[in-house]
Amino acid sequence: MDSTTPLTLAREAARAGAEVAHGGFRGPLTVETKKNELDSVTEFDREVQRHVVQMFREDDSDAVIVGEEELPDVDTRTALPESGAAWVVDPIDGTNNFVAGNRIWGCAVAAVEDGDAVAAVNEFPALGDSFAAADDGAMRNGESCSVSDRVDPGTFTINPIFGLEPRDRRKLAEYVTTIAEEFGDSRRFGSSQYALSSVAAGELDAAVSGVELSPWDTVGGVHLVREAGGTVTNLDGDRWTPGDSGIIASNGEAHDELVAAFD
Ligand SMILES: O=P(O)(O)OC[C@H]1O[C@](O)(COP(=O)(O)O)[C@@H](O)[C@@H]1O
Ligand SMILES: [Mg+2]
Repeated sequence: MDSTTPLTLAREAARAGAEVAHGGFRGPLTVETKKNELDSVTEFDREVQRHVVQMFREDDSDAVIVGEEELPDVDTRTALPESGAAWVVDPIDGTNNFVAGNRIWGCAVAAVEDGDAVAAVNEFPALGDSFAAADDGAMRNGESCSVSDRVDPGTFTINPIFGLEPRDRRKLAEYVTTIAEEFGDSRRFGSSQYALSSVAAGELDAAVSGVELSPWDTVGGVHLVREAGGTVTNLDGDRWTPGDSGIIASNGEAHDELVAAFD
């Protein structure tokens, strides 16, 4: 009998990918840019994606894989299928940090069925943190973890996730101002998956964005937050699904206040 579960395979792939990337961390890199001058890619992003895709295809030659990097000789897609099984891969989430020698970057792998995550593993090897979830709760470094129990929104630490597009910076500034005026403190990590993993582990009370984030930046982390007992919606307060043009992931204790504050 095949005992490989989506979580087992996601863990193997994320660990292997993280190890490949870690081998290049703080070493010489070839850095190119994609959509704008802040959107970096290195040979390690590509090598990790190639490696992880190969692992999935060894398990199932027909595996559907959604991945950030487009490689001419590797069959992946950039949109999440609405039905069926798929893997979602961000080979390095936090490439700008990786390039700068900052430790906040990781390899993110999620298994999806009919558009919903069923397993997720986010490995941050330079930090020594690993986050994982199937359908029975979230784990950090092999131990059960949960969202924070903080209830007073005035004391919330919130990560506004915005990313790399110059056109989004004014909205980011508005979000930072809202956090300063209506909530507690803010953090920005340069890795969407790390922000969401941090909410899942209670290290942050919420992460919010007013822009559409890519599936590889979100799907696994959203699953971790939900499995850790948190709430993830779009800006209207409806259950978040990939493609929504904004996200509010929180510990659930003041979610209505967050929905009211951000648009
Ligand atoms: O905290 P920030 O700077 O808004 O970073 C969030 C951004 O970081 C990323 O997760 C980084 O992703 P990549 O390194 O995979 O490009 C973005 O996709 C996301 O938009
Ligand atoms: Mg990436």
